[in-house]
Amino acid sequence: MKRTSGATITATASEQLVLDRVGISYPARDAGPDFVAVKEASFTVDPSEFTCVVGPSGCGKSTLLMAAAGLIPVSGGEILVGDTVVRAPGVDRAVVFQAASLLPWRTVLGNVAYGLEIRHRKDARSRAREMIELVGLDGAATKYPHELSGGMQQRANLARALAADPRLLLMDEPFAALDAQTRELMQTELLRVWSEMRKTVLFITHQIEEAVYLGDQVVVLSKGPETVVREILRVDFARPRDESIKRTPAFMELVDHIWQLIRNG
Ligand SMILES: Nc1ncnc2c1ncn2[C@@H]1O[C@H](COP(=O)(O)OP(=O)(O)OP(=O)(O)O)[C@@H](O)[C@H]1O
Repeated sequence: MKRTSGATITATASEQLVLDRVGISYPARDAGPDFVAVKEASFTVDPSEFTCVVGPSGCGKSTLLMAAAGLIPVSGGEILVGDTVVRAPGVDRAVVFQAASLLPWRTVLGNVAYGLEIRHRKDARSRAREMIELVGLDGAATKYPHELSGGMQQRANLARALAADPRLLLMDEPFAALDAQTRELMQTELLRVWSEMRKTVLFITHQIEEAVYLGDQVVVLSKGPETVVREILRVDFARPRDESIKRTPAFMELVDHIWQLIRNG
């Protein structure tokens, strides 16, 4: 892949993510029945596509993402990355959480290179430098996490996730802790980075505007427990997108439609 700066970033092909009649229950703590968080969810994220999942608070958005990451098991149906059934975490999937989970004793460069270093990758540092440049953190490679703003920490987190060259990027409310202005900036930055790397993305958010701005597709979940998929909407706004689309009637109509779906359970 060619960068605007002229450098070349190697990126493996992204993969399709399929959730096929996925149910997820949490075991009861006492003798009672298991808690059915997700009753049945089916949708497909095509390779290199960006899918956002929205729904009422507590409906199981993070639960679905954790299952796709292989961090919790499904109790029904299956999740596939390409042809492979997800049963455990794997290097083919990278997760970015709301809280930037950087190692405080390592610099940005050290954090981004970490996952590659423990796998004895000789190119760990050079690959990390490429990713740091990609996310616009070039000037901060030698800084420690406590010296970074919230937005910079999430850039570093994204660089770290991309450094592993995953086939799938799973993002759980990555901008929720940021102020409104930084959040908008980071949305546009994420689109720029994604347009360069073209990874398959599953992005969880409770902000409908964010979902419509970022996604090729928005999956709307019903109220939990026993959550199901209420509707899957295609978002066909041309790319590259910029924030001005948020003020168009078509954008606002779609946001309003999703809002009604969520409000009506
Ligand atoms: N480890 C757990 N054990 C038992 N129940 C859980 C566990 N984790 C989540 N739940 C329950 O599963 C349901 C879905 O939770 P989840 O965090 O996936 O929802 P969410 O849509 O991401 O919520 P929010 O929008 O508030 O972040 C909730 O009712 C929650 O209480």
